[in-house]
Amino acid sequence: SSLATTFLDLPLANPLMNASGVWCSVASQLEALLESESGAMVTKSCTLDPRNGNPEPRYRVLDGNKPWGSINSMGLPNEGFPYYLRYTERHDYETKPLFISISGLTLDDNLAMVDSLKDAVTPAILEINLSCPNVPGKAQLGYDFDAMDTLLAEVTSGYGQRQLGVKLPPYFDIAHFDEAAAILNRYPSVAFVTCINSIGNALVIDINTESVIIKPKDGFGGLGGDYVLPTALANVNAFYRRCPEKAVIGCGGVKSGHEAFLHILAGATLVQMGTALYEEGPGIFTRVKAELLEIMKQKGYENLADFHGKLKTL
Ligand SMILES: CC(C)(C)CCc1c(C(=O)O)[nH]c(=O)[nH]c1=O
Repeated sequence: SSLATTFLDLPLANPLMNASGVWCSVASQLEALLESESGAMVTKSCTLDPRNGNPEPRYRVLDGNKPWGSINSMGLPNEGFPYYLRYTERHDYETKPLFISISGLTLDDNLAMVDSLKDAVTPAILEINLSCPNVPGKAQLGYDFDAMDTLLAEVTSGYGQRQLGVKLPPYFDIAHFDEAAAILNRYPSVAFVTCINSIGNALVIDINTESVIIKPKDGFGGLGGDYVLPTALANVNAFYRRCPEKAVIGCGGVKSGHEAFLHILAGATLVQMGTALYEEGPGIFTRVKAELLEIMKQKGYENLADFHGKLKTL
């Protein structure tokens, strides 16, 4: 069996990569991802200027009893767009594809970053984070369909119809899957969607301290890990069914070959890991690769195409 695949006509040794935001904020982390057995890698969503992000504790792993996961309210800490643009210029694309994630604080900031990238000669793949903040008091872009439409219209024309993708927040209503997909399908140059970002504004409470466990936003933060797997699978499959011309990247609740297999069965071409990578480090790619291969062998699948998107219904 083989894990080899292609994405936007680029060859990948395997479908596994990091989720934006995890192990990808500074050069040392990016170099560790390059050295790892991931098939691809993505940078931390960046803003035009560097940001320190929120006060700590801003990330906590939810260990102890089952199920397992994380909560975060990092606040977009990053080195600023020029840092990641420079990294795209020195990345070794023969080793593996690189995605660059942007999350501008304003539409103009997003357009400025897109404008710099459009002339870039590197094959870095742009993933726009639609959980990026909108006008304060309004819902995030991914939940403000008019603003999302406007952003995509401006960005796709600004990017000269070059292929790009979007990182989507989770949706929980069929009408929202329909509406979001209808907008995305109007932009053929949006070649992929990454589902899902963390489930927003969860609240974890510690019974011993009778307190929240992260400092920012009164403890409200994005949820990752086991808790989000069924929602992640639903979003992957919903957009796989609705956007036949686009590729879907699965993200959410992947910590072993088992969940990676489920995401691919649901329609994911590539699979990202966040929480599990944060806790285990880049060695996780070696483990999950072996686990996925073993599952494929047990089931008699030669390659990913043998089961990609082949989820059965009853
Ligand atoms: C939530 C935002 C800060 C607006 C975007 C960056 C981001 C963060 C973050 O930097 O807090 N955490 C996530 O789990 N997903 C994200 O997309």
